Amino acid sequence: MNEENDRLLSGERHAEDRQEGSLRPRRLDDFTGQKEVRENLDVFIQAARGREEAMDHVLFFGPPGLGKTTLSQIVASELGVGFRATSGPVIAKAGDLAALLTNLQPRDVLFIDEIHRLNPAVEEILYPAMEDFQLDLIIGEGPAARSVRIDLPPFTLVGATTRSGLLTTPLRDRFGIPLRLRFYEPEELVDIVARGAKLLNFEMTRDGAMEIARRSRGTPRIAGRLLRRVRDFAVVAGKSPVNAFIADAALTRLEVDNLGLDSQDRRYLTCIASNYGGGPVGVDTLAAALSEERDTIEDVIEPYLLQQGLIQRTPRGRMLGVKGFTHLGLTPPRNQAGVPMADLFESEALKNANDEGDA
Ligand SMILES: Nc1ncnc2c1ncn2[C@@H]1O[C@H](COP(=O)(O)OP(=O)(O)OP(=O)(O)O)[C@@H](O)[C@H]1O
Ligand SMILES: [Mg+2]
Repeated sequence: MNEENDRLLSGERHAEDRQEGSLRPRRLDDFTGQKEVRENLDVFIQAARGREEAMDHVLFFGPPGLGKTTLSQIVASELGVGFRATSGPVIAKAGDLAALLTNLQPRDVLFIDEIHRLNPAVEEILYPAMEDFQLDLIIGEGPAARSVRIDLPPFTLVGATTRSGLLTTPLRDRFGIPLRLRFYEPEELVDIVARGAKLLNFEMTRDGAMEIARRSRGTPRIAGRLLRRVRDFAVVAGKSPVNAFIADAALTRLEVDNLGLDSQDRRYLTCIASNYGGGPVGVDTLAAALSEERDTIEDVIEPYLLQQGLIQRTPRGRMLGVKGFTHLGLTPPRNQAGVPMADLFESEALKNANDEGDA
């Protein structure tokens, strides 16, 4: 993992997030936010429990740190079944998957994280397993090779991915319950922060929690991380309870601005503003200019900036929105009629948002 991925405000998991297990909600009722997803899951869980059948396969997709793994564990515990976890890149051979599948108890949950990174040969095995609970394996090699069919216990596959756009269509179509996770509202994050403070045993006022919530990029993992940093700051400064003033001082020292952007985000925005006149500029050009991986830009930096309307995605590339210019303290360039250029692209961007939103 490169250094950039370790930045304070990326939704991706870091070494320092080891402690986050203690903040993980265990039941659907303790899980804050994602109302639609929760309501859907609740219905499917109740139904599967009532029929005493394996629940249909679930796909969770959305940016890192929004609760995909957490919800997968909750699904298993609410169903009252076993939970086995693995991840796409770990399953190297068809035999590895076969071993996992044949060891499941009836109705168990098999969780495959990063399911977009499955090896194609393994993926082929998964299709009949998901559809008919059958394994078709080739045993032996050359002329002696023969195929065997093994019946599997009915199970629930729960897949998670940050890139549903990279999933093959046959795989995606086999998930009966696709669920998209969205960024959280500050009003939801504030409850998550307050709950975290309680679990970490320290006093925090509501406005202190709100200060962290507003600056967490709609992401519980980041909220948890900022909470621990603010706590350390408060402990060293001998301040309790932690109020908005103390939280703000800590976050400002960590260079997290009032929208929750850090220096890497500001560098990205500034690059579009000053080097490309606000865009449009292609993502590969941007990646080269910033010396970043394209994946980091698309998975880590852009989703939140898009959601905040700081940038727009158009067929011709990325554009800085009016809000993006304002946030940098710049005046958006205008056309001869005095309309901000960024506005002219907005409808175009909206038209495309629906097509690209999944990626
Ligand atoms: N709704 C929530 N309420 C409280 N805490 C949450 C919620 N969602 C996530 N968290 C916390 O955020 C952290 C990250 O969640 P999780 O690991 O489930 O994210 P993820 O979507 O699987 O991320 P990744 O894409 O990196 O695998 C965990 O510590 C979890 O406890
Ligand atoms: Mg996860």
